[in-house]
Amino acid sequence: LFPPGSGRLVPYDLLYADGVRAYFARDWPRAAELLQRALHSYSQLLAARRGCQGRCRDEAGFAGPPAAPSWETRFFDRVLQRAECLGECLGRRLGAEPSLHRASREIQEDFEQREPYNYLQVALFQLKKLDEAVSAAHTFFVANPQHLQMREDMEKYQRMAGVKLESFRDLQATLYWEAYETGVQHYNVDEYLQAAVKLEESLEEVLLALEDCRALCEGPQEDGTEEEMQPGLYEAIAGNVEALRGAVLLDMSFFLLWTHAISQHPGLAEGGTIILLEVLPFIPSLALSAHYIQVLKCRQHCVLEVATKPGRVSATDDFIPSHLDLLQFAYDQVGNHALAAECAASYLLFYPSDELMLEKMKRYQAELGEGASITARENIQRYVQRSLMEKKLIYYAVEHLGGTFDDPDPWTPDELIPESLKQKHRENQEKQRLENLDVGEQEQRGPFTFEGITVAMDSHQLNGSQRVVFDRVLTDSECKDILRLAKAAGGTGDGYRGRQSPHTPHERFEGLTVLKALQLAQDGTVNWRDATLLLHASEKSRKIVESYFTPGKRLHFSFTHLVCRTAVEGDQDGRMDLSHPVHADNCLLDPEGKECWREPPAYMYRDYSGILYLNDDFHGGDLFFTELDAVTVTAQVRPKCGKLVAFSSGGENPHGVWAVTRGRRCAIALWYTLSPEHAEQERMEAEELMRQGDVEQELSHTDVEKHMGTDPSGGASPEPPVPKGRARSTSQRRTSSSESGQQPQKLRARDEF
Ligand SMILES: O=C(O)CCC(=O)C(=O)O
Ligand SMILES: [Fe+2]
Repeated sequence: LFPPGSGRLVPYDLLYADGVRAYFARDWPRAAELLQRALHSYSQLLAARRGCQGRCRDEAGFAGPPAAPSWETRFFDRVLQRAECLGECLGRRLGAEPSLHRASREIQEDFEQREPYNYLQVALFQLKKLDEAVSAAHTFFVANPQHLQMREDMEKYQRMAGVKLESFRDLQATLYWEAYETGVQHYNVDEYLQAAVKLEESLEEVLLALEDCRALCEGPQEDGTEEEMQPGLYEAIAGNVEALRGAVLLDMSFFLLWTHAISQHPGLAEGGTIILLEVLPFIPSLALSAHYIQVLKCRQHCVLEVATKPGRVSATDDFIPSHLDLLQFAYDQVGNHALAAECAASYLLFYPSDELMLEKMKRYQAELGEGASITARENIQRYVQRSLMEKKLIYYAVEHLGGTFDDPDPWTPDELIPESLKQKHRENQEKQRLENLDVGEQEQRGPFTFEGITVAMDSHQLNGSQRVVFDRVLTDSECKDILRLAKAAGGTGDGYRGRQSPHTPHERFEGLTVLKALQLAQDGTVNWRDATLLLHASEKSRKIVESYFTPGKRLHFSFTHLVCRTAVEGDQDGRMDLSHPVHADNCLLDPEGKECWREPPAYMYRDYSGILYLNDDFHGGDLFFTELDAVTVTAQVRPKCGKLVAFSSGGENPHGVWAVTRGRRCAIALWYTLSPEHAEQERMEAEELMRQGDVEQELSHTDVEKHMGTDPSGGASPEPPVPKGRARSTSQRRTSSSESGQQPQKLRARDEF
């Protein structure tokens, strides 16, 4: 369908799917080529969207308030014109139906997270293109600094002879981050001229990046299955052009157009909102408007996305206003008061009652003379007005249609938030503040220093003793990999003491031990990398629990179990049972006597328990703690990818799991002991298998090492990174059944190609 040279851009998700397939078939040249083309196609698509958005905005802009009496018609015309313009422009630039370039949310996320670079680095390494492999690896690592496997790979690359320092390059480096950071550096050493140049550059790029991000919100919103994929805003409009020509006022499409028109044209804000308020309650189906609110939320969210440096977990506070703040000061220092005044005026659009800035404005006004008019920058004015209008609509929708909105901006004026939502807004802010405080205190306390990992709740907040919840122990991508392992192992894993449904007939229970995982990886049933990730993730958890509960004393593994509980299809209504009955982990709970007996068959030597959660897309399944009576619930924890709950295993921590009534809940259950004689033997065997696997890999790459030359330091021979899915000895042929677990299921089937 897309012959080379036809000028048509092959959809990136197709290329990616084929690239990943080639990867798992170990066809490295093909994998590398396809993955590179996928990345290229993706960036072309973004460029086309950005370009067309800009062009069509100019062509079909709302210039000046349309005059009465027929301004509605002129609005419609503009909106329709823009929809048509966009359809046509994208069609031309992409050389095909723009809708072909829709990818599922998961694939989009993969690209946003730079996942393709992870595959690419392995393929390039196998092709002995070492420098390119290092750049690809580095590019991935910048956005995923928590990724355990990649961290190891990076260290290996660093130790390898023949790797150039310049190869550690971010291929997707964001211009504005570089400019911003350089700007701030200059600023900090009082080099205001250079600071201003860099900060202007950054600001300009930030605004462009925002438009980029916003343009992508216009795309189809996909939730869950392909069938549910909804058309994008303009596609919805384009599809309705004819119908809309004779639009009825209370049509929801009208609402759609209307809200859009107002958001583009702040001058109509007030009138628009009034009509909206009248129209909304009469709309019979809110599907499209709900969709549009999604688009608006997505656009607002771009503020955070742009302000978050790749690989960082939190956004830089108040990114755009802070640019203006710094610029104002820098211009002031170099004596350019006209520009300083302009920046001050622009800053005041965000914080109109900022006293310091108001003072400065007075001074500038005096200096520049009363006649001089000081105005804010036009692009900043547009930005603020548009943002306020969008927020207004979102808040309105949240108030009337439900849902939530996490406002990304601290500068939103209070008047804009509906009375009924203000209370909640304040509570959230307070909660956020307390959370930050807590994390701060934890950090001060000392030993607990794991980059990026936060203590979400301590014993006090969990109403008990020796309990803690950590967040961000794993990244989304790591959870995905371990979930894939659980899925691939499926029936081949062990049950729970051999039984399929040990706790409740309403759920199927599957477990996988670390040793079994590595054995399956060895014979090619599961992905090698996923299996070793299970070991790494549990070791990371061990270190965290050790340093939190037993600093200075060694905690050993007692048992590690990757466990999934799947709700059985069918009648789940009114279930009264639990997914896991209330128990304590190292003693026999006696709720009547309110005691816990430390005697066999309890695992008496277990001292600490941990559960590392992998997903949250299921119903029910919260973990809860009770008092010794097994019925008084004292705390609950909602599982989520990367959340680690840890607690002492005794009678002070009885716990259970609520029924899982839909979907599949997977977690790594971990038990630790202080006594070395009870350290898990199986784990040591698993670790041995992992080491053997690495050696095997090294041997198969002696040629690569030759290519790289010997380590000048005369140290140990360089180790290559561990590719994903490298499980088998090369002589073993892959069977289709063994492959099924590694197929990227998230890839959209597109039979027509
Ligand atoms: O999966 C959970 O949240 C808890 C499981 C548990 O308590 C156990 O297996 O002992
Ligand atoms: Fe337990």
